[in-house]
Amino acid sequence: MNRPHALLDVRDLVVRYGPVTAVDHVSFALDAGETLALNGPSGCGKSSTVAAVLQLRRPEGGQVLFEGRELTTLTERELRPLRPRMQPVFQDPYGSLSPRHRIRDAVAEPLRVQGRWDATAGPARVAELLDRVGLDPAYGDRLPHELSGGQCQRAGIARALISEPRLLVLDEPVSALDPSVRAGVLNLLADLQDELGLAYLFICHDRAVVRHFADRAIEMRDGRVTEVTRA
Ligand SMILES: Nc1ncnc2c1ncn2[C@@H]1O[C@H](COP(=O)(O)OP(=O)(O)OP(=O)(O)O)[C@@H](O)[C@H]1O
Repeated sequence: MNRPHALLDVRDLVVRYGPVTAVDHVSFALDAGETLALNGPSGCGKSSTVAAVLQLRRPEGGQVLFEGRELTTLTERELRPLRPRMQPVFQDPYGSLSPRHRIRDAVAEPLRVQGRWDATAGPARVAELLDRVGLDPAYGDRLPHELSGGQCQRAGIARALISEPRLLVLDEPVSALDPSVRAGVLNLLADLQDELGLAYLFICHDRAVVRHFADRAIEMRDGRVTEVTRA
């Protein structure tokens, strides 16, 4: 299963919370431009897996190779320049944007935090990204609660893209949205993947969405991979 040239190569990942083994020797790999779905019942270890991939939680065992570098042995300082290249998009579109920040500031924030904000070129880049995700750049003036759930999720995607990632970790990105707007957001993600060669690690419960959207799917149960399917 090891793929030395994969964008992401997860080997024998183990995550424990005290006596609970949430992720039990999980391995998978993901190439640029590819979508891997992660599904399985609540509590099977999906969130713990992606938290360990993103190094938001250091795993108790295994390796996470991203762009050929083993992340689990890097210090926080060594990880810092790599973090922009793997970005999360969360389930709750409102929860991932600060309620008091205007959309244009929320989209710009990752670059500010990374010390890469360019006050001359930055505003035009934010407007371009808002336009690219299907939002009128005038929406940049609004606060999150002035947008619909689907619009907010599009802003969240723009915020993830501003760091120029190679990998997006999508945690149920459409399940909190009205069914009528889900397809639009999924189509946007598919177009962005074609255009930018992004890889997606995609937590999803909806089998129809997995079949339509993912190249491969892994099914987890009790912290283990029980099935790998090619969609
Ligand atoms: N912070 C924590 N402390 C203790 N146990 C935890 C913690 N987070 C998760 N767990 C446990 O680890 C296991 C895996 O949880 P995890 O959230 O990764 O599963 P999941 O598949 O993402 O579930 P869901 O679909 O409900 O989000 C569960 O048994 C859960 O109770």
